[in-house]
Amino acid sequence: MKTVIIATKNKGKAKEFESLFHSRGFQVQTLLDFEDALDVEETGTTFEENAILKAEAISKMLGKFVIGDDSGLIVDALDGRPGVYSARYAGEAKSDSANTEKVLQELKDVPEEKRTARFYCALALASPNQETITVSGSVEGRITNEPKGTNGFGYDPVFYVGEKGKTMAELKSNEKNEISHRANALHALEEKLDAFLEREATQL
Ligand SMILES: O=P(O)(O)OP(=O)(O)OP(=O)(O)OC[C@H]1O[C@@H](n2cnc3c(O)ncnc32)[C@H](O)[C@@H]1O
Ligand SMILES: [Mg+2]
Repeated sequence: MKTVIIATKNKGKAKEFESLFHSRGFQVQTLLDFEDALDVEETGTTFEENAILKAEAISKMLGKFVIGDDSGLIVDALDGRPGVYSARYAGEAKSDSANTEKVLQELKDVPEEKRTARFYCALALASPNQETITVSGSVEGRITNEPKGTNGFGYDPVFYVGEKGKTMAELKSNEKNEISHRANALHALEEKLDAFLEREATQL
């Protein structure tokens, strides 16, 4: 089976990429499989910049083509926060529950119709042999008043998906993988992936 490397240390993302790529005939490796993988500093001001930083650093380190994912939650009533700071919104400990609590706290006086939000995912595909490609995907929703559901990760328990009538964390993993920002970004990447892999093959 063909292998694709994802420059992430996030277990939730890793699981989603495994299932998203498996159905496309790829096996997935992440930084959880490489003990001495470096920690890439996410100094960019956009999701795209950070996805490129992760993909290019790990691609350089391993000498192979690598996908980086930078993603997060954009809340309209919070002027787009937590945005690129989603992972460490409540501090460097990167706690999913502390992050969600902070968002709920900041929105406590905001009425339902103004609690609109979206998940955004930028993917970068980098290789030592060619130019980096970026794509993105998003999914619209609304922030609930309290966490609901135990599937998924991150802000999933407070992200209500109108078309499903459930939070992301109440959806089964295959249901999330049909509609998520990550799935949408991967669809966009798919259109460019074959050509990218062909260029790889001719240059190796
Ligand atoms: O950088 P890597 O190693 O990939 O792992 P990370 O967790 O630090 O990932 P990001 O820098 O991209 O930060 C994204 C944060 O946004 C949130 N997030 C991203 N995708 C999500 C999803 O599908 N569901 C819920 N929360 C998500 C979650 O809190 C993540 O920690
Ligand atoms: Mg990160």
